[in-house]
Amino acid sequence: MTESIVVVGAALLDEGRLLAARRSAPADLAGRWELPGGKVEPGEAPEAALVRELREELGVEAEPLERVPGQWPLRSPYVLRVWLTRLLPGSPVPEPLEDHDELRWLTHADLWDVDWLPQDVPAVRAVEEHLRAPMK
Ligand SMILES: Nc1nc2c([nH]c(=O)n2[C@H]2C[C@H](O)[C@@H](COP(=O)(O)OP(=O)(O)OP(=O)(O)O)O2)c(=O)[nH]1
Repeated sequence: MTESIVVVGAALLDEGRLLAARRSAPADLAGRWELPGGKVEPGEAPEAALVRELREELGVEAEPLERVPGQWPLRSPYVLRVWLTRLLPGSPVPEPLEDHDELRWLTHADLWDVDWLPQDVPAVRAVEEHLRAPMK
């Protein structure tokens, strides 16, 4: 059996909203929305990989807060693990520097308005409760 390789995804939260990123490549994933992040490198801690990927892809300084329980299979041998993450004070605002062509901050109300990668849907569902509940 092949060992799985962890892809870390950030549930980047700010003021009760979640950052979604639209992939620009490869062709089979382009146009669909995901949690920013990427592959953990050999010997690298997952939280360090997350900080590195967010710096490279979005130009932000971020801090993983806690892991969202569970992991979700991607194309073999990859599995997705997700961390609730916040921007550090003074961080630049996220920009789609690499891998993405659009970013959106989603509220609880519009969380499902974007076309998430199908394999991300259960992960996004697990993050949903951390978004600010709609005003009654
Ligand atoms: N980052 C990220 N990747 C995802 C998600 N869902 C999903 O299927 N993937 C896939 C896309 C890629 O095949 C793989 C992660 O690769 P990546 O391209 O983001 O990672 P990376 O920057 O480390 O990649 P590389 O170009 O250095 O190989 O996982 C997701 O929510 N976030």
